[in-house]
Amino acid sequence: SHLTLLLQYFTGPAHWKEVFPVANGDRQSPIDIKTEETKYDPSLRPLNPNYDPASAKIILNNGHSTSVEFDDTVNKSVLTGGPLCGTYRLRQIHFHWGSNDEAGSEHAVDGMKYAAELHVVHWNAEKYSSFVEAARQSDGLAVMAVFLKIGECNPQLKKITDRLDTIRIKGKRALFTNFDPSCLLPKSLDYWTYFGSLTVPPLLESVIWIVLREPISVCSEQLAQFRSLLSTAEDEVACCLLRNYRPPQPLKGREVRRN
Ligand SMILES: Cc1cc(C)cc(S(N)(=O)=O)c1
Ligand SMILES: [Zn+2]
Repeated sequence: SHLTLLLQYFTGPAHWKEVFPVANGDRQSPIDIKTEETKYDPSLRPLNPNYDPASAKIILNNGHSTSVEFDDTVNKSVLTGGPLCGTYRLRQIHFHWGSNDEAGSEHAVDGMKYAAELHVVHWNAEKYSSFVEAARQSDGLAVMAVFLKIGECNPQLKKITDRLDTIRIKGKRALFTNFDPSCLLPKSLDYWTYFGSLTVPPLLESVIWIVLREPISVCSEQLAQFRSLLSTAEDEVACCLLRNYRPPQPLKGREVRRN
């Protein structure tokens, strides 16, 4: 309907500032990482992801992306080390992609965008009592970003893309367990890190970003499966989720460190 089309038009990133003024804030994400301007920091420690496959619970289509949700009621799957102080608990993973293989990642490296980007979302369970409370704190969330580069089909990613046909419609969810997201990480855990925000509304400035420097592979057919997800619910006119990445935001003097 016209209203649906109008809403879809006004829900794009360019209009978010009208509803969420923080969209013009000082620590918005994603950013374009200019590698020559990153600063080596010897105090940065190795990343230490420690996930239990039993924490995985469901896979769902929330209309903006597909995510795998984990049991974050106990410290069973956590991320420590890197730039982090304390223990961050795994909450969910999700993806961002574009309408073609030439763009789709949210972060860029020297102006270059990858075909897609995986986000592994954690919250500071040592200092805060819930994800929602942590999401309002400057050190509340830690998101590890992994670039997906067009190449060989990724057998680990296949565990997710093979299930997308069961959650095509917005709001659909399915059981999804016995999955350790470490299987989606590259060999090297070298990273860049900076202080940023959620890249989707409410764009809260509570994320310590940890962007892995080495990409993992994905093939065109797997990306096409992501694009065949619907952003619409059962009773709406079907519309494919062709792209869901926010463009890079102003750095505003922030430093990007590397280990
Ligand atoms: C939908 C969504 C939820 C959460 C917690 C985080 C993000 S992001 N893209 O900032 O990592 C997206
Ligand atoms: Zn994301």
